[in-house]
Amino acid sequence: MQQADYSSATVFVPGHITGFFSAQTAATCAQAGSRGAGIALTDGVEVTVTPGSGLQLNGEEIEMLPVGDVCTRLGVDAAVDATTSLPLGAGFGVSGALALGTALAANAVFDCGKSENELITMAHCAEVEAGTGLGDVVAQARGGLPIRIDPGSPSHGRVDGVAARPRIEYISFGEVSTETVLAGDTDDLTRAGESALSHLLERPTLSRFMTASREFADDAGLVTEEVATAIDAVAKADGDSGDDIDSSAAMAMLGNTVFATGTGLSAAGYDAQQCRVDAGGARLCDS
Ligand SMILES: Nc1ncnc2c1ncn2[C@@H]1O[C@H](COP(=O)(O)OP(=O)(O)OP(=O)(O)O)[C@@H](O)[C@H]1O
Ligand SMILES: CC(C)(CO)[C@@H](O)C(=O)[O-]
Repeated sequence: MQQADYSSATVFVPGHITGFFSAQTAATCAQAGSRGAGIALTDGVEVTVTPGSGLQLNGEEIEMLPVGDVCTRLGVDAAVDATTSLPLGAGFGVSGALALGTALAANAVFDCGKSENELITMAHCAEVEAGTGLGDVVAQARGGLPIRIDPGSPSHGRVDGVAARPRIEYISFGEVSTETVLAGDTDDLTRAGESALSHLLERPTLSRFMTASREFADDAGLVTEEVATAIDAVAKADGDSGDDIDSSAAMAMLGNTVFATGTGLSAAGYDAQQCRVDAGGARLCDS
């Protein structure tokens, strides 16, 4: 086991909403993952690592396979203490954030000497193998509105981005288990994800991203009643408003959650959270 070098380190990891994705298998976890696109959020997870053991999220002890896996890969005994305003299991990539934050912070505390790409790969592999995510870690490491053109960790995946920085609103009606969806039949979902990606790559704009995300959720059969109602309400409020701010909404994968650009959800009468795009990606905080 590595000896501790610093007494603690803290990392900020943006939340990540996936608009659409297709599952991609491969011979190694570093090559596997998903193709798709999403948004990194200024609302994220702050992960603090000290020597010790256990994982706490907002003061409560929780179990999360990828976090333990990252510590094993690094050969460290770490206590992980994380805080977030984002809900767990609702499509904000909280599990990816915990895995990536743990990798970056533990590397500093235990002086593991790994590069950023090596640490991203460890967190990515831990997520893929646990079935809790396929593309969140790579997207959270980059920031912005990442388009994951090819799957996998940084040395394999090819990532571009939508050049936009909209204001974002979101509201969650509950959880969807990523593990359950990914363990089921993903053929329809993957077909829909491939079609959404081609559509976006033809013209990689914010409005195309939102349209492709809505079409994906419909085609993949993932839309819940609450999500459908909120998306329709945003479209109606946008049509009624007559202002220049273009708002539209889509479903966050994989959660019973809606996100909107501009003031889409609040204009439709929802008590939504507001944030912006996090352009910088996961980073160590000053000590
Ligand atoms: N109280 C809890 N509520 C929900 N999940 C929990 C809880 N405690 C531990 N978990 C674990 O957290 C993980 C949540 O993973 P999941 O991938 O669904 O969430 P997420 O990363 O926040 O969202 P997403 O991947 O959809 O963006 C699961 O492995 C689950 O077993
Ligand atoms: C599978 C997924 C939608 C879970 O959040 C995400 O990891 C992605 O986009 O690959």
